[in-house]
Amino acid sequence: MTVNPTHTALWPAPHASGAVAATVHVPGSKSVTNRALVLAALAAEPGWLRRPLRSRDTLLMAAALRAMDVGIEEGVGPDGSGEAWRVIPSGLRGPATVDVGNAGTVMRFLPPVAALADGPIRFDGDPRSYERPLHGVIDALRALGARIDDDGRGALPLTVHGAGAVEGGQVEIDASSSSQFVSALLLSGARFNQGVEVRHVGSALPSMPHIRMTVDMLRACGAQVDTPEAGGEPNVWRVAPGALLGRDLTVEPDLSNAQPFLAAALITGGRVTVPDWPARTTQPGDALRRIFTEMGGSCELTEQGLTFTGSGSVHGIDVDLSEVGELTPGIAAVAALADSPSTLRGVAHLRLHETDRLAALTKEINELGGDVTETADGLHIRPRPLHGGVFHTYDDHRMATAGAIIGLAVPGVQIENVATTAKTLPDFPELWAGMLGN
Ligand SMILES: O=C(O)C1=C[C@@H](OP(=O)(O)O)[C@@H](O)[C@H](O)C1
Ligand SMILES: C=C(OP(=O)(O)O)C(=O)O
Repeated sequence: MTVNPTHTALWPAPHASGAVAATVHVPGSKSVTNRALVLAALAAEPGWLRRPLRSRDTLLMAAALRAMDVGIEEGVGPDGSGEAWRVIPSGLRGPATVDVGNAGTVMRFLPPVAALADGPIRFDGDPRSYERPLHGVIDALRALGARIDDDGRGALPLTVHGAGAVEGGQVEIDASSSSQFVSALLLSGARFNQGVEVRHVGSALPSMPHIRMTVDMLRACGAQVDTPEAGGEPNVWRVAPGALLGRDLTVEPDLSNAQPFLAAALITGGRVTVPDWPARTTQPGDALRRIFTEMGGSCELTEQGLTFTGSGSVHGIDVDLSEVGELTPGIAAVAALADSPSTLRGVAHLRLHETDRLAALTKEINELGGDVTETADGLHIRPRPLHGGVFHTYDDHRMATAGAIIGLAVPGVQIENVATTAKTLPDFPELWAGMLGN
C-alpha cells in the first residue's frame, strides 16, 4: 500500500449543501461485461453485447481478446437500439501479449482462454498485478494439462503456452483468496476436452454471488453446469464439455458502482433513483438494498428503477461482507459518518485487492480524524467528527468513491487521483457533479 507519486492531482470532493435529489444512470456492470466478452469469444457463433461497460478493465479485456484474434466490432444492437459490441469468435491465435492492468477479471479469466490458443500468450500488468494471487489458476491449469512459464511465485508476469486444446477434468484449488479462480476455470471449462470439475479446498470461499453470476451466464450460453446449490456436493462445480451459444445480451447497470450514489441519498437524507435496476440479479450490489436500509434509509423498486431515500439518520451496522466484499469501501465510508459504531467482518481477502483495502481505509479515514481499527477479517469503525484533508486512493477506484462519499458530508476533502475511477467508472466525476446539480 504505497501512495502513488505520479498521481498527485487533487480533486476537491464536492460538499453537499442539502439533501440530494437525482436520477443517476449508472453504466454497465464490469463483472457481467467481462464474463460476457469471454463467453462470446469462446462461443461457436457470433454474439452481441449491448450497453457494455467501457472502462479500463473492460477495454483491457476486449484488447486482450482482439490480440488473440477475436473480432470485437462497434455497432448498434440487432434491434437498432443502443450501442453494442458484436463479438466474432475465432480460432484463438498466439503469439500475443496481454496487458491485464490491475483487473482481477482479466488476469484470472484469460489464462484458461490462452491455454486454448494455438501459441504462446504473454501476460503482464501494473506493478500491483504482480502481488495479487493467481496461484489457483496457474496450478489448476497445469494440473489440467496446460504449460505455463512463470517465475515460481504463482503470480504475474507469465506465459501460457497455448496448445490449441486443454485436456481438462478434475482439479482441486484453494480459492479462499479469490472467487475469481473458480469463475476462471468454469468460464473456459466447456471448451476443455473433458470439461472441468473444480473442487474448492481451504477456508471459506468469498464472493459467492460472483460465482453464481458465472454459472448463470454459462447456462444462458447453453452450458451444462452442476453446482452445490443444485443438490451437488458442497464446494464442487462441474461444467460439461460442449459448444457455447452466441448470445444477444444487454448488460445490467453496475450495482456496486451505484453504491456511492445510493450512499449520497443515505447520508444527505435525500433521494436517488437508479434506472434499470434489475428485479433479479446475481450482482452483489443488490445487497445494498438490505444493507443501506439497515443503516437508515428505505428503498423501493418500481418501473422507474430503484429509488433509495435517506431518513436523515445514518446508523452503524454489524455485518458479514464476505459475499459482497467489493462493497466494503463504500460501506466503511458511510459507517464513518454514522451515529453508532460498525463492525465489518469476513473480508480479510480485501488485503489482496487493488490495494490492501483494510489498511488503506483505516489510514485515510483516521487521517481525517476518524477512529478505525483493523481486525483479523475486517474493520471496527467508531464515528467521530471528521475534518477536511487529502484522501489517498492507492490506485483503487473504490477508495476514490469512498472518499467522495465522505466529502459530501465533510467540507475540504480532496481526493488524490480521482482518475483511478476509470478502472470501472470513467465518468464518475461528471456523474457525481450531475447528481449534485452542478
Ligand atoms: O468475478 C468477479 O467479477 C469479481 C469477483 C470478486 O473478486 P474476489 O472474489 O477476488 O473478491 C469481486 O471482489 C471483484 O470485484 C469482481
Ligand atoms: C476487487 C475488485 O476488482 P477486480 O476485478 O480487479 O478484482 C473491485 O472491483 O472491487
